[in-house]
Amino acid sequence: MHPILKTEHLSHRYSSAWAIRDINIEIESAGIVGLLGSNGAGKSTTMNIICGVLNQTEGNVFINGFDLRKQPEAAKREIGFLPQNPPLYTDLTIDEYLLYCAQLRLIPKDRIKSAVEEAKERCGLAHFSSRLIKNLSGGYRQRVGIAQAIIHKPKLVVMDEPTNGLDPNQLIEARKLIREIAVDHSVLLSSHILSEINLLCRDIIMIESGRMVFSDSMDAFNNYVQSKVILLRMDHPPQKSELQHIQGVTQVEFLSDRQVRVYFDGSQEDISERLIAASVAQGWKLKEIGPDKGLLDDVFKQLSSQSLL
Ligand SMILES: Nc1ncnc2c1ncn2[C@@H]1O[C@H](COP(=O)(O)OP(=O)(O)OP(=O)(O)O)[C@@H](O)[C@H]1O
Repeated sequence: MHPILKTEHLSHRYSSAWAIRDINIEIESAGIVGLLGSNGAGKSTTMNIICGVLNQTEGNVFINGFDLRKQPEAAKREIGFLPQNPPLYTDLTIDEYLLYCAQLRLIPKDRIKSAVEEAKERCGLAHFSSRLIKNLSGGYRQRVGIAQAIIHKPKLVVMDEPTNGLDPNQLIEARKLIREIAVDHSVLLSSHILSEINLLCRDIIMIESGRMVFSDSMDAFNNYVQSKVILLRMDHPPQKSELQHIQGVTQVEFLSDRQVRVYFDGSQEDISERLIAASVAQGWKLKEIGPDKGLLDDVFKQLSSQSLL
């Protein structure tokens, strides 16, 4: 059995600067894999290459065992793509548009009608068949984008920031639909919002400045992030240097007069005990102590400086 997606040492240079460097991804089963990165980290570049929209400078992409460069037709049959700006023809009705997409996807003539019906059904569009796309809300346009990505039943569905710009109700609906799609497809989904990836994904790949800095399960990511940062609130905080001298503390950051973020090595239990003991002994008047998942930027900084791969 081949992995559904495998990238080997994928690198891309637009002009002189490298946008991504040595990206190695392997997806073996259905479910949602999140690609997390700040703006400009290289998410779209990676996804465009995987979907055959952009030719990589170096490295290989295999889709279900097919080399995307050497066997593009076979490889692309197994890919569905929802780009950041879905290519919707807004003067067409949903039916006309999906029919066109089915033809582009080379679905045999006698199966086109059922493919369009099934895609509409799965995406909750069955009642809007003859509605012009330009008259749909943002949430429904997104559904049409997803319908075109699954119409040919690809093994891999790639979605570039699919929940970006949706209102809260549309967000809930879009997440539900993506979860349903992921029951029998592998979904690779990008976002610059950690909580979004956390909510939706089984696995997470994090890229920063074009390099992979983390790749593991969402649980492993949460454990890692949670266990390395602790937040303290005190009425009489000590000097920074005093905290820095506590065994296991690697970095201290004052967020305000009374709130301190402490980075540490070792177990959270041990460091908590030491901090509480020091607070009692030194009279810091500790009001709050607990894990701090940190802002996304902090997580990026933390992971970028010590890649876990
Ligand atoms: N067509 C292009 N020509 C030159 N540089 C580009 C081009 N497209 C992207 N870049 C650069 O490559 C890097 C990666 O961009 P990319 O769009 O892949 O990042 P991203 O993580 O998807 O960001 P965003 O969320 O903002 O879309 C950035 O530094 C960007 O400026």
